Amino acid sequence: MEVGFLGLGIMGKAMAANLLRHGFRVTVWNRTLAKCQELVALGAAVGETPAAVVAKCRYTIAMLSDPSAALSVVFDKDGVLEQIGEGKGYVDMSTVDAATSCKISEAIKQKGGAFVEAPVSGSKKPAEDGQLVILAAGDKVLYDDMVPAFDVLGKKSFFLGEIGNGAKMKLVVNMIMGSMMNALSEGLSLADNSGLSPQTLLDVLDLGAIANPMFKLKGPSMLQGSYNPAFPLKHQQKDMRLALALGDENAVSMPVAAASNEAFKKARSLGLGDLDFSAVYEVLKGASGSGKA
Ligand SMILES: NC(=O)C1=CN([C@@H]2O[C@H](COP(=O)(O)OP(=O)(O)OC[C@H]3O[C@@H](n4cnc5c(N)ncnc54)[C@H](OP(=O)(O)O)[C@@H]3O)[C@@H](O)[C@H]2O)C=CC1
Ligand SMILES: O=CCCC(=O)O
Repeated sequence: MEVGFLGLGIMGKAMAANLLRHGFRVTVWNRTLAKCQELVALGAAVGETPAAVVAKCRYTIAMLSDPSAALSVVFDKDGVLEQIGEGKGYVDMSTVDAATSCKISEAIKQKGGAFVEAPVSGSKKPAEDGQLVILAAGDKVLYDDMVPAFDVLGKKSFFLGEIGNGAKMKLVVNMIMGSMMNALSEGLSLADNSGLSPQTLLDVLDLGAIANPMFKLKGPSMLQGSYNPAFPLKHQQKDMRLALALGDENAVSMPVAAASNEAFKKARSLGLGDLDFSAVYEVLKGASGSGKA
């Protein structure tokens, strides 16, 4: 199967490499074109523009940073829309809001093409290992055509119906994840500042009802102050912001998510946006007193 792949950041690079490893023919494009070379070394071809990739490939996948990037790659000059049409499919796996997805879907359908949104749960390592969870919605025929690729990229795919449902599900999941990361950070800080060992707290958490892979993976590196980015904090804050907007639209009160968003915003303002999202711990550590009053 031949696919185009637009966006070779942390996730896109791992996903495109995985497709190549499994025998897919892949034509890649990235805004910073030099980043394509690593994939060329693995057997990829390069398209000079998103339009060139879509012209060449029946199916094109995108994995881009945010709504503005997702829209730019479709609607701007040399974008996807210039070459999409009858018989071609576009699959956007970026995390965006439902309105962005709907706008892209409408434009592609108007040109005769098919569109699926398919954001993913799972980070850099699951992307490398083909263990993502795919949250797809939109054109069911295109979804079915993409199953061989989804089977390589993920351990499970959900088809959630109409466009927007994939985006919304992804935002709900990441809203929960961001709030959990804040709770863990506050807990580590509270343990530390009240004379307990944060490492012992991690050991206790891991044996009880709230044990989870995220605490287990991120906890030890947080205690070392090591935030090599798997999921950049700026993207987590974007997801909190979009999830809160979804809450606004639906009159859902989300005070926990709102407080967590403030912590991620603060972290961004301190220049931590390109670090892993667990770097929010630095903000919550900083917020605690240096001792008892
Ligand atoms: N990292 C993770 O753990 C996960 C991330 N996600 C989501 O996947 C998406 C990608 O994440 P990730 O790979 O981590 O992000 P990165 O920041 O590593 O990569 C972002 C990609 O988007 C491209 N890009 C940014 N702005 C534009 C633009 N205006 N026009 C064209 N291309 C642009 C970048 O190009 P360039 O190289 O030129 O900067 C790069 O290829 C995001 O939506 C994120 O929320 C989902 C699940 C997990
Ligand atoms: O959007 C990023 C999600 C990261 C994860 O699921 O571990």
